[in-house]
Amino acid sequence: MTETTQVRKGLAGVVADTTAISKVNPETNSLLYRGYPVQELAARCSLEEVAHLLWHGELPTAAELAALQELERANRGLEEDVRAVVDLVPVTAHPMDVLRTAVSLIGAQDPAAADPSPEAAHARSVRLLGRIPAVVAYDQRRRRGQEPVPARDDLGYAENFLHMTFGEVPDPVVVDAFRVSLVLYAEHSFNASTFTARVITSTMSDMYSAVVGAVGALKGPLHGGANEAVMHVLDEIGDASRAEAWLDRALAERRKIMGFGHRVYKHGDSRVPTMKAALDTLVAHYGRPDLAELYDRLEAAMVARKGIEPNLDYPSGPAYHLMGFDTATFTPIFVAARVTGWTAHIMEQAGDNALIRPLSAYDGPAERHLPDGPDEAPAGESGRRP
Ligand SMILES: CC(=O)SCCNC(=O)CCNC(=O)[C@H](O)C(C)(C)COP(=O)(O)OP(=O)(O)OC[C@H]1O[C@@H](n2cnc3c(N)ncnc32)[C@H](O)[C@@H]1OP(=O)(O)O
Ligand SMILES: O=C([O-])CC(=O)C(=O)O
Repeated sequence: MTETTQVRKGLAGVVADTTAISKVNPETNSLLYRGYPVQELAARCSLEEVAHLLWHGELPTAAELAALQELERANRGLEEDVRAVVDLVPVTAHPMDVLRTAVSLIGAQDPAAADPSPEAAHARSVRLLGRIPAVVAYDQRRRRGQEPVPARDDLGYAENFLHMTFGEVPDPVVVDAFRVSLVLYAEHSFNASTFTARVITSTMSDMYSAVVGAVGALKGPLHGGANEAVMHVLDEIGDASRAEAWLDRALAERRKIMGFGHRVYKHGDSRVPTMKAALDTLVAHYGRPDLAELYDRLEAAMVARKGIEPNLDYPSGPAYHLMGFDTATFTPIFVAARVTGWTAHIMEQAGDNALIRPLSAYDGPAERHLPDGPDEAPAGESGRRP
């Protein structure tokens, strides 16, 4: 008999551990990073400040922020051999594959990769935070046949990321919308990629291995890959007038509509209003009411048909599109923000570790045995013994 009574498919509703890093509350539709509402952080803080908050539990003092900025800026360069490895990855591969490969090399090159001290773990977190945008920007530019743009250490994280990608710092409205998206993407409790990082950490593996695994988990369209998938959907629909008909057909084909639904939030994602406001400023800045109309009509139709609300990836996808990023770069941008949350969880898991190893309910064949002797049951035509 199948032992299914205890099974929680997809670990839905299972509380796997405690965390002091963030609290997702679907009842109040709120998200707190170390106690602070994410909307307040998105209104006022840089990603560097949020990184410090996630890693250390408190917002930085002016001196602590200056120290973090100095360290992060010192880590923005991309070594020749990391560039060479990125260049080896064919442009037919997804940018998330490039990033996964680059993070692996960045880890292998760190002589302190296995140092268990909290100071070394913090240094690794900053090393990743500084280098990831450099990889993402370098990769997008090489795909466009453009020369790399060196980092500027007089710019904050969000501005420098945009500068390295586009060769200029865009209008402050654009920089601010990008900053807001990074803060909103930074952390979200035990989502699939963070949980992946914690599982890897729980075996006492190293931080880089955990981040490589998390990048792989984030890539999938049911998770971070959805921001890219949203843009493909909007491109496929093309015009607001086709939104309802497109949705009816997609639902009839039982397609998952990217950017809608959430495992934890069932009445809307707490981050969406803030990101939608940022998208609205971009729509006004770039003069693209057509995109806003398509966005609104698809959302209204989805809510009317299925009662399913958008998640953060729905406004983020078109926001990154308007900023000028290639669609395949959207999920790597998510990595550049979420690496702060991942590394906070990796440090929390390592600091109070228990191997993560759930049980399974077996539903394969009942116990059976090989025949007694080699001659007793000759192999059939297939070569398989009965
Ligand atoms: C940053 C992030 O990672 S946010 C998530 C990003 N992912 C996406 O946007 C992908 C699209 N969304 C989905 O696939 C899902 O909503 C998930 C994976 C995010 C959450 O899934 P679950 O918690 O497993 O929800 P579940 O599958 O139980 O959904 C309940 C019902 O709503 C349906 N549903 C949920 N989301 C969607 C969707 N986006 N499109 C169509 N139907 C949906 C399911 O098919 C299911 O219907 P059923 O009861 O008839 O089978
Ligand atoms: O929490 C989740 O399952 C997915 C999500 O929204 C995130 O990781 O930001």
